[in-house]
Amino acid sequence: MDLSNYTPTPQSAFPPRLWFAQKHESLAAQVSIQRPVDRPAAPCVTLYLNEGGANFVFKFSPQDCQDPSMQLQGPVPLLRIRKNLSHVQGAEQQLQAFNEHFRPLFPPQHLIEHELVELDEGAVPALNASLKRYKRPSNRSGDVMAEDEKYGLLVTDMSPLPREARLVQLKPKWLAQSPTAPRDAKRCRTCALRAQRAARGVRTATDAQESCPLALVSENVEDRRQAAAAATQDKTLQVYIVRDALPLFKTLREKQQEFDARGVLDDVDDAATADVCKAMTLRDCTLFLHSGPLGIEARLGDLDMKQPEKLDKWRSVERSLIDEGWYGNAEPGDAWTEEKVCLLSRR
Ligand SMILES: O=P(O)(O)O[C@@H]1[C@@H](OP(=O)(O)O)[C@H](OP(=O)(O)O)[C@H](O)[C@H](OP(=O)(O)O)[C@H]1OP(=O)(O)O
Ligand SMILES: Nc1ncnc2c1ncn2[C@@H]1O[C@H](COP(=O)(O)OP(=O)(O)OP(=O)(O)O)[C@@H](O)[C@H]1O
Repeated sequence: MDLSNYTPTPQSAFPPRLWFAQKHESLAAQVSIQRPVDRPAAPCVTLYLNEGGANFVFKFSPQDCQDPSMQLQGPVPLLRIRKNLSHVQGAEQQLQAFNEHFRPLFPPQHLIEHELVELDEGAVPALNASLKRYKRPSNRSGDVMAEDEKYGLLVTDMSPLPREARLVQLKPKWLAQSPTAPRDAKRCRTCALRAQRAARGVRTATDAQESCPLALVSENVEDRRQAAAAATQDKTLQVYIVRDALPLFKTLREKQQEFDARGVLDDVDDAATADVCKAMTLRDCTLFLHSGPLGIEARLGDLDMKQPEKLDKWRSVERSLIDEGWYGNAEPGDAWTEEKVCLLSRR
């Protein structure tokens, strides 16, 4: 198809077609509504893939084109753009914190790759306009991107190919007990919080897995098998979680402990707070897993640095888990249920 006379469609067009210019020598990657004049760029239909509490994720679908200067090279990344919410950091800060604190901790093949991309005027308004056409989570349907957002991030696309098993997303959560939990605890931090929330009728996606994170790193293979079965029905991925992902989970556990050896109950100085933020980020990241033509790919993502403003929340969660007896499975009588999931109650 000859697209050399391609002209952009108006902002209201659905789905929006944008020009994606990959990083090229000294030029940063760029997404624009007009075809760039200084570099090759591919016209791409840009589709909403999903969103979380902090970011939107879009998928580029390159348009068939014979002109080599209008084709993309290599795997096509996803486009991640922050929501216009005050607590969400900009792409430049997200990337800087990721490069400085998290990239050095893990082998590159186990990380979602991140690269800055410039967003030209017009690109975000077109994407915002397109959001109206999608079915979105009702609690997030008011969220949008800032129309003048200058940067986004390009991230490794972990979506499965058509006819492949579904993408598995697993939050490993707290792989070691909280440093300030009682010594004779019957629940780990993740299981204690799940039990507390259940008593209030609240159930997050992680809670719904009904799995104990300690089992993922247990020396007992049967514990790891149960944890893997709670994460996915895919047998190949289960084997991967039980055996191959173990070193990655162990590194994650080691770093969670290293950055937060004392817990959050005592007053901590700025340096210790910064480390707690790193530990909490590593306790809330996501492992993306899928089996593709080259085997299983497993990459950690969602390593967005937590902010010190959350320290009071973490402190009050810890206080209540201790004081109300959730760690000891000694919660108030009317809320009491026998803990059966946590590894600490099974040993
Ligand atoms: O409090 P937790 O351990 O349940 O973790 C929260 C997550 O809950 P979940 O993993 O689903 O149980 C929670 O995930 P969901 O929004 O429930 O998907 C968030 O990731 C939250 O972090 P933030 O407030 O968005 O920075 C997470 O909060 P923090 O890790 O910052 O405490
Ligand atoms: N690299 C990826 N490959 C495939 N799908 C992805 C990728 N990154 C994100 N997604 C999809 O987009 C969703 C939202 O992305 P993401 O978790 O980055 O948003 P967030 O706002 O940072 O999340 P949170 O609510 O945890 O802060 C994910 O749950 C996942 O379904």
